[in-house]
Amino acid sequence: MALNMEQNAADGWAATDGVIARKLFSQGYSFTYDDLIFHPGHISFAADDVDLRGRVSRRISLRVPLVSSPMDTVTEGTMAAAMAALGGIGFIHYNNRPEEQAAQVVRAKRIRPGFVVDPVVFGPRATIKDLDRLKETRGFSSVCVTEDGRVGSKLLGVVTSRDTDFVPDRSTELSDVMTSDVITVPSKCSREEAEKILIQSKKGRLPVVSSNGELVGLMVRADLKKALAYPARGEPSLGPDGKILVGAAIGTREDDKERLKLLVAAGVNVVILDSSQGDSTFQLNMLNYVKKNYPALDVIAGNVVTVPQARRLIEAGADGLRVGMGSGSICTTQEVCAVGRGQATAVYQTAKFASTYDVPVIADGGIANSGHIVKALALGASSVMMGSFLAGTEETPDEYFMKNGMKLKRYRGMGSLEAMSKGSDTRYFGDKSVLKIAQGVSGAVADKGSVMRLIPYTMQAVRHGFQDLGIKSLKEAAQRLYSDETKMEVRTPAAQKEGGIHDLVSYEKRLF
Ligand SMILES: NC(=O)C1=CN([C@@H]2O[C@H](COP(=O)(O)OP(=O)(O)OC[C@H]3O[C@@H](n4cnc5c(N)ncnc54)[C@H](O)[C@@H]3O)[C@@H](O)[C@H]2O)C=CC1
Ligand SMILES: O=c1[nH]c(=O)c2[nH+]cn([C@@H]3O[C@H](COP(=O)(O)O)[C@@H](O)[C@H]3O)c2[nH]1
Ligand SMILES: [K+]
Repeated sequence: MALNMEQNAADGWAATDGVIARKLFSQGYSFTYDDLIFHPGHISFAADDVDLRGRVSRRISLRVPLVSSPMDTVTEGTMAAAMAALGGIGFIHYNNRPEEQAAQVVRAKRIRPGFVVDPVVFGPRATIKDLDRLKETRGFSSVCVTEDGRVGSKLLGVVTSRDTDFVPDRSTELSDVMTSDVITVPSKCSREEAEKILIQSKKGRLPVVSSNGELVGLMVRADLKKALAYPARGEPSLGPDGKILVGAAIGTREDDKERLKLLVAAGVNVVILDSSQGDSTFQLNMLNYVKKNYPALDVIAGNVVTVPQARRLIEAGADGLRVGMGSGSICTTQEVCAVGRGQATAVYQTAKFASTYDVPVIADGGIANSGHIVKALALGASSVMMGSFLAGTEETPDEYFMKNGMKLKRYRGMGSLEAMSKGSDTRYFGDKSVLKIAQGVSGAVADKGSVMRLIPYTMQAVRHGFQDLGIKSLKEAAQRLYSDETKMEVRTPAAQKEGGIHDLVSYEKRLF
């Protein structure tokens, strides 16, 4: 009896210590990640024991619940392959012709971690001058030489700067200077075996050849040195065909049906209907079409931020929802159109509703640090989509450029004028919409190195966050959230300041 009274008293204390999500998110405020802070839970396990397995859609789960956004400065084949190699997934953008997008899906599926699948190749009649030009534009001057100057044709030799450094006549043809006696590996050779041979060979490049001697890939010593310094990757995301999972975005126009056909033929595993406002008859019709014609394909609809929007799309058969409107780092939608929602509120409300249908929610946009990922997942998201967080990594399309002494890459909104003018030229033939209104900006972000380093470290930080919360998995996060066990609070501006770095004259901020 005394024990019960003590327990009740303790519960009384606890009830007034912090707020539960149900209460917090029903007060008419639009909260975002930085507004909130979670109360720590009880730790009874190691950070490494946290299982962050999530989902992007009904039938597609991910060991690492991170997703790269279908933006033309973020996800093409290379990023999609890297995200899947890390246990996540990438969605290839559709600001291109349907054949180009399908080719990126094929390319992503061909990429083998550790190998270059589409190395620069020259023909035997190319000259040293061509190599000099390559050095200027791409920074390297060692290439494979094949019979017709393409991958897939017979390998004749390899040229490196050592073969060309002291040749005064730069019009000399490569066939006169190349090394023909080349150490190669067969295409069925495993990554580990090839790495061993590359190390033993002491060469810079190890060509991979078919049984007929055709060049099919390449392993590069410099890449291997870098890769050996990356953290362990864990299991990749694989589809039923044993190949990596690749997603793609499509629109809701008539032409997108043809695009989808090509994507499916290319082996795409899941598609996103890409729109800033997914609650439209256009999207309902497209959902209907995809479900009817490709029942085995998961379709993610969106974007949505409210329960009524989510309800309509789920009832029309959406296998997943993409959530976020105006929260993206390059988004001006809230400013231009006066619609949207704070991302924490949007994720909580939509995910709670969608969970009653077992439909996963992807929290899309506004992720600037690992804490934001923890918050998105603890508020019910099954995975997290990122643009700017991944922009500036080696795996995005485009080359780096230097500005004011900084190494940068381009990053732009898909609703920016720049992206739209490219898109309407290539995405929809003859779409000459009269007055284009931008809902995004174009800019640049700093070099972030490889996602092969960025993601494993970020995920480790997320695991530490879950450990502090005392939560061991996403499933448990949802249980705690919906049973009013997860406690949080709104941070005042001063509390936010206190939670950041303050009162230092100088500092260096590094996550890893
Ligand atoms: N998540 C976000 O907050 C935002 C994202 N974006 C991104 O920018 C890009 C462009 O977004 P939106 O402009 O929303 O693209 P959208 O393709 O959904 O819409 C463009 C225009 O086409 C219309 N439309 C769509 N399907 C149609 C059809 N079948 N028939 C006739 N008209 C149709 C729409 O109503 C809209 O006026 C997307 O990649 C999107 O993800 C843009 C703004 C906000
Ligand atoms: O208002 C917008 N105008 C745009 O031009 C635009 N382009 C992308 N997106 C959305 O932003 C997400 C990426 O956001 P982050 O850079 O914050 O990760 C993406 O995943 C999209 O949801 C846009 N939103
Ligand atoms: K924004």
